[in-house]
Amino acid sequence: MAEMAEMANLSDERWKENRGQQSASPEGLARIGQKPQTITMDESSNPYFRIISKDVREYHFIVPSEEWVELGEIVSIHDRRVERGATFLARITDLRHDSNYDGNWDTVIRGDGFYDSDQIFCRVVAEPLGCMTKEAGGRERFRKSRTIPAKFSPVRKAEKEELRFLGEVMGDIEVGRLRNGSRDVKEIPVALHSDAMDHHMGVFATTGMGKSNFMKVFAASCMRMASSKESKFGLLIVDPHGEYIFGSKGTKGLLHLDRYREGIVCYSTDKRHLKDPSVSNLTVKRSEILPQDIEVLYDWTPAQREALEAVSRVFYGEEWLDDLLTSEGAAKMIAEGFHEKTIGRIGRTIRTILDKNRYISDLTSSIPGMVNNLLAGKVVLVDIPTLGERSELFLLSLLSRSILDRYKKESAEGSRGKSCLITIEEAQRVLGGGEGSLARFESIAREGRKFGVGLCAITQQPKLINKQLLSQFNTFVILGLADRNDRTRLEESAKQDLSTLDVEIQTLEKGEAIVSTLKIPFPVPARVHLYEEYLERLNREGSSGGRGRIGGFSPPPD
Ligand SMILES: Nc1ncnc2c1ncn2[C@@H]1O[C@H](COP(=O)(O)OP(=O)(O)OP(=O)(O)O)[C@@H](O)[C@H]1O
Repeated sequence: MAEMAEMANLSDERWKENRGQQSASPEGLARIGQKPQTITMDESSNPYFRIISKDVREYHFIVPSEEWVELGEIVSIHDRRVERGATFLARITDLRHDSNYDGNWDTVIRGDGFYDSDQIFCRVVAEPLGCMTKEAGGRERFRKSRTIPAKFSPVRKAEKEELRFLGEVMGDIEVGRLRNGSRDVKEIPVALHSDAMDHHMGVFATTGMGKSNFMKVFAASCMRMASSKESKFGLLIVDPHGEYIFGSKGTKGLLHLDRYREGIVCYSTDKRHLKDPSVSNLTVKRSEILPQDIEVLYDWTPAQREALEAVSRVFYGEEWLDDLLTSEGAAKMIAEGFHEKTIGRIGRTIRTILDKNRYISDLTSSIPGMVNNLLAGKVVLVDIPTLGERSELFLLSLLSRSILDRYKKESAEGSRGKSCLITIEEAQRVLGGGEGSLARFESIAREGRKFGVGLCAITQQPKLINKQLLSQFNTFVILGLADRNDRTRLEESAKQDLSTLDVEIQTLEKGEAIVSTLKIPFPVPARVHLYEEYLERLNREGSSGGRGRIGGFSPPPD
């Protein structure tokens, strides 16, 4: 105890006794005939909130134990070498109890006063984000830092003025606001870049953390851009839960965004939803289905797969589906050397598909109109609450193939319209890699970008997504993820370093996100807008010209 008190006193003495403003080496001072001096402790100078270590990758400073500091908070560090005019930004990645005492002093009972409160503190670990410097002409520039702030440079919680530059690097699709720890920086929106969208995007979250809410906010921003003809890509959402169109369980849907309804076209299999004039009946022509659309759907045996591959050789033209189901058709296949049982199984599967997917018709198809709307940069919502999972995957796969074919064709002709983004819910089902039967989505992940087709993969389990595929994704929107393996998979695949954010991602609350995308210099903490609030704001926006259409007439999509 005596030792500790002495240590504390020694420490106090060091601050109290000497009144100099600068420290200098004893040798240096001896040479000029002065006594050594150390920095003075006064009102404006104390050990707290000053950079004390450690290196270019990690800054440390201490704060009083009572100070409320949070993971994820952004701090600014004003370099004392003022001629440089540099302000460093860093994000808090860890907090630890620390003290000036040695040994197990904090677990040894020695009466009431066994420690001095000014000898214990919290050590804050922060990850450097970059450095703001003044360029010639007074312009400020943010860049990755190649140096460390001077020792004892003062640290403070970053103010909105210091973060304002982030507003300038944000994109055009607003999804939320900047978050500094738990505090929102209301003035600085977080917005993704349209240009990055054909480079694939992933939305990752444990169930209930706000994936659907995020997608509605994202789609609403896309509708807004499309309404003013400013959108740079079309967005396809195939919704098997029927929650995006009019919301569910007290939430609102995309068609409640009256102000920007022009930016969306909807196709549905649900009669109730078809009552709305801007919702069309979903149809797909039989002739649009190719043997490979059937092929991607089931775990076929090698013999069955071979038979399916032969179909387009044996039957010419668009009538193959009907032809194969006739007894003459079956005989043709058997004559090609395929077993009767194999052909029987394929026939039964096709009948099941036709039976379960009642939107398949002889006459009309929504697909050409859908692709036109995507090329025009609109949001295309395919609402299929009445279909089962296999039918959903069949339709999604069929649509994706049709989209990719058309985009390839138009790219080759040099006449392609806007890029598009295909949303895949529960993406781990189709992006698992390996010998999976849904290689179609994997090929879009690998080569879609060349033709302007991107994927928006939504999943609760990124650990099940193939690592190589995930590394093709340039935009990550990470909401709370409880599972360590999920976080590790993202850290391994992200274009920006997420390893220091592990604890923060684990502690994210509903609607809180980390957004990592190429055009924003570091992974940005965000609070995603609550859709219902964002909706209200957008509906109020601008002139009242576009309003009042509730229940009124909107021309149906083509
Ligand atoms: N940005 C947000 N701000 C405030 N609350 C939010 C936000 N996002 C989501 N929530 C709340 O969390 C609830 C669940 O959100 P949501 O349905 O989007 O989660 P989810 O991840 O899609 O869930 P599931 O996996 O079950 O589909 C919402 O009803 C809402 O109350």
